[in-house]
Amino acid sequence: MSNVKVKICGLVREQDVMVAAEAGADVLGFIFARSPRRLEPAQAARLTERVRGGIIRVGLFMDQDADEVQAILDAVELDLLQFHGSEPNAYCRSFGRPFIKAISMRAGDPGELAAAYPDAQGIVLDSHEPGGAGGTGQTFDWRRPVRVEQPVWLAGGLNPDNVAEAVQRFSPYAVDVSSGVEDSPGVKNHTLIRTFIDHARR
Ligand SMILES: O=C(O)c1ccccc1NCC(=O)[C@H](O)[C@H](O)COP(=O)(O)O
Repeated sequence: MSNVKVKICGLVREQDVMVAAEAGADVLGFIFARSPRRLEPAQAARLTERVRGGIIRVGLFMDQDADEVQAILDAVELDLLQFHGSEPNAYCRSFGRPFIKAISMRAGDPGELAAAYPDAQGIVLDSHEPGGAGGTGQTFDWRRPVRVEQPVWLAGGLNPDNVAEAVQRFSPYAVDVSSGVEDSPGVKNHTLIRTFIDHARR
């Protein structure tokens, strides 16, 4: 059994939140960036209240005004922030909350990119184009060497069929999935969620 953490990202429906929690997800992701999975703060507040205690609730932002992020933090219970754009370390830490930072595996050397975020609790390795959104469902080239100091959150195109291999290759701190457990953007498939978590830990 692996003790890898599992993050299910892009949750918008209460039934999906509850199934992910019951199936043993460690981290749930709520998107406030421009996305088909974007939540309004009031909707997110209702969802995050349903899973208090134990589970980490992450708010995902991408190149947004600090005032907008702060207003969401004032309205929604969030335990961790995820920044998905070109936000510098100083901006990410300015909210006084723990954060993780996504870097694009298409943007350059991951070790160098990650070194610019000394305050990040983790680095999300994702497949998006630099400057583009996430949730692509695409894997990056897993043969690329990855030397990152912070705990690695592996993302990008993971699904129940490839997650066990990904865990074996990278020994990540966490695996992060969105479209690989969906029927359509924002509509999670409960069987895929359960199978993903089972296969990640096997
Ligand atoms: O998912 C989105 O729509 C999105 C939009 C803007 C910024 C980030 C976004 N998603 C990030 C993620 O959900 C995670 O990185 C994800 O686990 C990777 O996505 P996927 O390849 O679909 O599993």
